[in-house]
Amino acid sequence: MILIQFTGLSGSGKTTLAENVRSLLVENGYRAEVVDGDVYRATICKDLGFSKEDRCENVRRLFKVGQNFVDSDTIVLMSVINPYENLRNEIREYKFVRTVFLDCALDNLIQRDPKGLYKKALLPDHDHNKINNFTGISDVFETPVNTDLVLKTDSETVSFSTNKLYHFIIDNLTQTV
Ligand SMILES: Nc1ncnc2c1ncn2[C@@H]1O[C@H](COP(=O)(O)OS(=O)(=O)O)[C@@H](OP(=O)(O)O)[C@H]1O
Ligand SMILES: Nc1ncnc2c1ncn2[C@@H]1O[C@H](COP(=O)(O)OP(=O)(O)O)[C@@H](O)[C@H]1O
Repeated sequence: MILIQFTGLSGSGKTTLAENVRSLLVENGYRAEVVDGDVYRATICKDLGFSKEDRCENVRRLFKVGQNFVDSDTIVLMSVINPYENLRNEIREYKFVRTVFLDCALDNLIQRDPKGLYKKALLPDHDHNKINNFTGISDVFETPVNTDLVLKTDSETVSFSTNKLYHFIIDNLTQTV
């Protein structure tokens, strides 16, 4: 089995690609689950914020959830920003893990802004709607060094990236059992 740990800024395409690839996998007879940061932050990670410590704890908890799915022969797409290289490296030591970087230029993300979060992160300091510690704007995103696949989501179409990731997973399945 395989667990894909995504790493990528908000709006880089994690949810879109995870859901598309999960559907494709299921259509083709595989068991697959998305473990999405946005979703689990409302439940088992509700107590966590966006400090370095909390982000690491968040990713660790989601990895545990993912490991349980892997143990029951399910392909996992772990859809989180996952901003720290050390933690990504710690997770990628597991044989069943592959690291996929969704690489999208910040200019593009600010234009794309599907949830309006960059607009809020870029507000002046005194504005009470401002989001502080926003990854890529006012908080760190360590550019991934050790990756297994990079998807350039600012120049590829959604269907191109989806197919590339789907085939990457199928090609890697036998090496991760
Ligand atoms: N300060 C700050 N920085 C980054 N993101 C923020 C922040 N505040 C809220 N959000 C929302 O939280 C989503 C990211 O959660 P993750 O669990 O993926 O983050 S992390 O891996 O623990 O860093 C992220 O979801 P995505 O847009 O899907 O990436 C945002 O919707
Ligand atoms: N190659 C691509 N892969 C994924 N998303 C893309 C791509 N090109 C454009 N997009 C768009 O970028 C946005 C990504 O949003 P989303 O999946 O919510 O990102 P994230 O989960 O990383 O915050 C969507 O509106 C999607 O249609």
